[in-house]
Amino acid sequence: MSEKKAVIGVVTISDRASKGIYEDISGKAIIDYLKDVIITPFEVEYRVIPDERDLIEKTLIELADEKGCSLILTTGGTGPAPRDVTPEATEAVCEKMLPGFGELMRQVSLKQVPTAILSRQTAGIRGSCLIVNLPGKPQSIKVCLDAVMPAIPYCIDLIGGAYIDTDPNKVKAFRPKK
Ligand SMILES: Nc1ncnc2c1ncn2[C@@H]1O[C@H](COP(=O)(O)OP(=O)(O)OP(=O)(O)O)[C@@H](O)[C@H]1O
Ligand SMILES: Nc1nc2c(c(=O)[nH]1)N[C@H]1C(S)=C(S)[C@@H](COP(=O)(O)O)O[C@H]1N2
Repeated sequence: MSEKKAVIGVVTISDRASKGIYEDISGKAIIDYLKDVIITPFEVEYRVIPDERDLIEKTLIELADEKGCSLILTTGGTGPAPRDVTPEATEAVCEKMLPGFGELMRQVSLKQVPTAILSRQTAGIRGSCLIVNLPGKPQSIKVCLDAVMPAIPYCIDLIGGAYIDTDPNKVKAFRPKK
């Protein structure tokens, strides 16, 4: 078990939020969610950037390799529009993809909106960092995180990241018995 304090990246990918045209509600919803459910010490590295593939890749690499993030949660840029390139940038910087994350998040999101299938959100591993894409809509954050969070601490254990635990009354982190 790793003793290091977790660093978690939160990256909002939105042309308009990055220009200040609207407030970044989704990134803040992710940070509030993390503060609510994670009971082990962690710090957040927060970025708000436009839908530019090179910049997304650079930001993910900086957060994973230089800031030592064990987890990066992105929001936005997962849809079918021409400027939606978050999944491509994620795949480009990851060594391994974990398609089950996107499959599960789309499944739970379908209970909220029929357009859930328009999100190409995915997840992957870069070194000892797990990167997970969330849609841009503020209302998607909790439904998606509630679905995948139980598997995230064990995934981070497996890739050698920091130890993370959750409040079992809010999210029960599942670690299979050895
Ligand atoms: N980070 C955010 N904070 C608050 N609202 C958001 C955020 N991201 C998206 N939204 C809301 O969801 C809607 C659809 O989001 P989407 O990501 O498709 O935006 P977009 O059309 O790609 O434009 P942009 O990249 O400028 O956010 C937006 O119009 C906005 O109302
Ligand atoms: N839970 C949830 N998932 C959702 C949505 C939502 O409102 N709630 N919006 C969908 C819509 S309308 C789109 S276009 C895609 C992609 O959104 P993005 O480009 O902002 O990432 O996410 C989808 N997934």
